[in-house]
Amino acid sequence: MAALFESRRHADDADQRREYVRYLARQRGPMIHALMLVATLAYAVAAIASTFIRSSALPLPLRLAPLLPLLLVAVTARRASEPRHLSLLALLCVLLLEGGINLNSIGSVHGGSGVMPGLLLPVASSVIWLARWDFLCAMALCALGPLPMLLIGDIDHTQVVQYLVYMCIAIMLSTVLRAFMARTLFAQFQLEQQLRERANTDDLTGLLLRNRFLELARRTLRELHQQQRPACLLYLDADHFKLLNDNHGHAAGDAALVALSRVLRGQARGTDLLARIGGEEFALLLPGLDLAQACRRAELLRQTVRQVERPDGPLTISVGVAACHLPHESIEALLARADQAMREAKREGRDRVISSRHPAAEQVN
Ligand SMILES: Nc1nc2c(ncn2[C@@H]2O[C@H](COP(=O)(O)OP(=O)(O)OP(=O)(O)O)[C@@H](O)[C@H]2O)c(=O)[nH]1
Repeated sequence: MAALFESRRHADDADQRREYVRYLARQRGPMIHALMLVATLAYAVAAIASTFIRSSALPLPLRLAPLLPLLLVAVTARRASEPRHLSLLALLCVLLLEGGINLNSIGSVHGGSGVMPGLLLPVASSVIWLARWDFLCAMALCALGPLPMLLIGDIDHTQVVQYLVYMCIAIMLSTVLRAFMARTLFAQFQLEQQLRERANTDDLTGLLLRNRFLELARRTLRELHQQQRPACLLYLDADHFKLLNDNHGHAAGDAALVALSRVLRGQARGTDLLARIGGEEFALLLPGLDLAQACRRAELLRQTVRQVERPDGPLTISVGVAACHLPHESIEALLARADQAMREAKREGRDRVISSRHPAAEQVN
């Protein structure tokens, strides 16, 4: 049992981490794109400016060769939404910049100073890495990138040591910046998640609220249409609820709502979508069920709910059932038809299931 809880906790953690990385990608995508454009522009300016400062063995057009791939990477990053793709593109950008820095240093009399711009990369890019693996790869690239030039170029030992010391400092700064940024962003992500959950969930019953239900149901109906599967909706309303409140107080009414939602949740399958859409009104979307199956489920629910005792007798519900006419019927229209059938059940005497098969609604029980 403990192992089961442990593995579920790990799965939840992994889900949350994945969600967090997607959140980061959404938040930072535009910044990553902007930084790539700035890096491309900075590379062009530095390469052109260096022709006036120091000699190079390579002509300017060759040294500007990384510009086109850098631009392509930046443009692709603008469209990328997958975190992994963004990370790979950012790493490619660093690789191209490192290649460019090496190109610009070939044959330079002051090769050592040519690789110095590479020291900016760890700090400048510290905020763009979405995970630990891409950060580590990036730091390794930054540290090792200019080493070929430093080792084979005409550079003295002092410059190599100076470069290594500065690079260590840059990587340490970058690590601290990233760690604090990641901590702040994770706290913000968790807070936003909590706020979103509270905004979507009913405090009393813990069920989804109307707007979130509509949003999720819309998505589910779209998927069901693609899979060519049916769907039905139950609209459930507690009977004579005002009487319960008036005669026994709102606390008794609240307790009945909690008991009712517990029964509904207990009877719902993993794929069903259950919500409290009004005071004592609930909706249950049943993916994959046709009208006959949905009516049977509704009838079973009605009977199970009856086992809950209110202070003045059994808790009863009136249920309207509607089958979705995919693909044209919206969730709002489906809800309205199920609501209409539920009202019909109220008129017929309550504590019953009515389906909205045709205008003269058909009674099931
Ligand atoms: N205790 C409690 N009562 C609520 C809550 N939300 C809505 N209600 C009450 O639910 C009652 C609904 O009353 P009506 O719409 O007249 O319906 P009803 O009395 O159930 O009558 P029928 O639906 O026709 O059977 C109202 O008295 C609302 O105040 C809630 O969260 N807690």
